[in-house]
Amino acid sequence: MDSNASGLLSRRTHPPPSSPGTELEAPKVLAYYVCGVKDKGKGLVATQPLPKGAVFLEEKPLFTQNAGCTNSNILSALANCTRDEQREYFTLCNAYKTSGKVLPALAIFQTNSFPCDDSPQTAPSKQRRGIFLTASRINHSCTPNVGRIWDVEKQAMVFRALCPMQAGEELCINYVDVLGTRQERNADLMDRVGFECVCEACALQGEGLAQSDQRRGTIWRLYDEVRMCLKEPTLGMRKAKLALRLLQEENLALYEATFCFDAFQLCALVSDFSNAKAWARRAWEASCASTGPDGPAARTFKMYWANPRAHRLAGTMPRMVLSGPNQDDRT
Ligand SMILES: C[S@@+](CC[C@H](N)C(=O)[O-])C[C@H]1O[C@@H](n2cnc3c(N)ncnc32)[C@H](O)[C@@H]1O
Repeated sequence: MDSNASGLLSRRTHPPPSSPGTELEAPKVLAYYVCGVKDKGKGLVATQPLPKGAVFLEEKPLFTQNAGCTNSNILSALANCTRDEQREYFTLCNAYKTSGKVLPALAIFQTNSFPCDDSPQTAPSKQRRGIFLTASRINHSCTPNVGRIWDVEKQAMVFRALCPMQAGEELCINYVDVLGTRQERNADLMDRVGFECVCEACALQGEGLAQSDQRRGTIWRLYDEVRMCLKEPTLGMRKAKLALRLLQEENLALYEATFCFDAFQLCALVSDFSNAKAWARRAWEASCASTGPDGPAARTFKMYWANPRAHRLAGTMPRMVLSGPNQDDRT
């Protein structure tokens, strides 16, 4: 999908990197350990420094079920597991424990399962979700430092460092979208997963919190605005660059590839193919860290990096020179 009928720029969500040509390998020793984390129960913590894009965990599901499954479906799936696996399953977090509204086996499934459907087209209630005994311990952060993708070929969930990490740092994904204000993010978390976040971004107070909320609110607005700028590519480029600067200030690597791809499309539109190539490369680099070099987003960006003229909007607006990515606005 390169464009839609309304002529808006197409989007690729959740892309993200390493430098081109860098071979990333899974660390030779276990790169994480599971331990108690303040105010969050258990969590995963890095045992060693991890470079941006490093795979630190690849895990196959204990079992999978449809999103709309029942408690008895879960009990049947558990019947095929070993005693140890069953025991471990029942030690996983249950976000519905106090309300008691959901039976325990199903409540644990709902608290801990990840989507792992082979096709993005599957209807939501039929989508496969899987239980991953280790990955279920990964906590949420509104400034996630981990990207994840379901690898269809390996039938495993793959987790990568979104940014360089130090030994001792907690490894966190995002359970919900993290571009709203703290209040909006927490309303979403409470609604969907039943807890209030204690991450660093949510712990901010006063001016720091106001600035973070403002930046995330602006990025959210720019996300929609950039794609409306088909007829004003210069303005679109300014907005995409502003979004990238704000993402960097918020330490949010997760959305970098999306805005780089927008910038690519704007350049391709006006036949600025030199800058288009530079943006496609940046989008590719950014997508490698969250979804990996073999993910669909990275493959698409790499193809446009090699041939920006292949984009269906290429050259459809009067020729002009926009601008390329800056070295200093990487997240
Ligand atoms: C999938 S589990 C993650 C692992 C869990 N901490 C454990 O001990 O097994 C999700 C639960 O972890 C806790 N949690 C995860 N991220 C959190 C955060 N940022 N702030 C507060 N609690 C969090 C919540 O209790 C949530 O229901």
